[in-house]
Amino acid sequence: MDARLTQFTTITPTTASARPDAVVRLRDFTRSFGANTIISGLDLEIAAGEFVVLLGRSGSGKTTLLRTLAGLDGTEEQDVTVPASHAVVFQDARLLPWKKVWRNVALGLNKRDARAAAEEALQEVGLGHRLDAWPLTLSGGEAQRVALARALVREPQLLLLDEPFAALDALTRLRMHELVLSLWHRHRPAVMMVTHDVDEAIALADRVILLDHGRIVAQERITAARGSERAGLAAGLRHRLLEALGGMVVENHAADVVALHAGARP
Ligand SMILES: Nc1ncnc2c1ncn2[C@@H]1O[C@H](COP(=O)(O)OP(=O)(O)OP(=O)(O)O)[C@@H](O)[C@H]1O
Repeated sequence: MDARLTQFTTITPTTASARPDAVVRLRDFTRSFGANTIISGLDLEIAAGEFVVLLGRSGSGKTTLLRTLAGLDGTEEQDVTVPASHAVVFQDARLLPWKKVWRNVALGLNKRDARAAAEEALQEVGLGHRLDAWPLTLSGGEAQRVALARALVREPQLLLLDEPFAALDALTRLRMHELVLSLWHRHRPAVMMVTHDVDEAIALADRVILLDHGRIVAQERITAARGSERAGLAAGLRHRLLEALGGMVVENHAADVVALHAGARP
């Protein structure tokens, strides 16, 4: 592949401009639990069909943000726009074990042809042969395929993925990346995916957002071909993201050590 096709652009959070095609828009968004402010003054836009990956160390507020976009968390009286049609895939597939696979996918579909729609979605994720299986007989990767089918059968404008492949082995994870990309190309929802995996972010994203203490501290836009070549050419970006993530850890670790020493002093 021609290396010139791959470009990474660092966007400073303050210079990110308003997008007329945004389907998600948060302005000065804040979320607290009691006295604990998790997200503060966050501005975010996601364009129609854009694939955004959210990276950040544990506790930085990624899931809180995703839950906000899913309408599962408090957005009362705040400037938050999200599309009415959205779907979430979590790390655990959250299938109902007492319903067959196709019924899990068809759940809540208000259609006479719900079974046909579920069948089509399951075929898309390579599980057309497991329509009548019980969820407990599926592997982790198969269960996540069903969760993806259940999300996509609703043709959401926004697909939210919360570490959907974290529990899968490396090879299955790579296959899931291919599947997600092919589904995304076909259906073109805006995607926001949370992950801890820098390589996964680079493999999938149009834009990587780095969150720390509920603030966007870095963004990288990727204009590139997809597939393994992209990851191979991404060494510089990988380094920058790891450095940013590592920097946060070192910074906070140093603060913890100082606090510990301060506490230990007489
Ligand atoms: N319902 C809640 N009540 C109180 N505190 C909460 C609640 N949900 C999240 N938090 C706190 O908010 C902070 C951010 O949590 P969040 O789950 O968003 O982080 P995260 O970046 O997704 O972490 P991880 O990568 O470990 O999943 C944490 O300190 C967490 O304890």
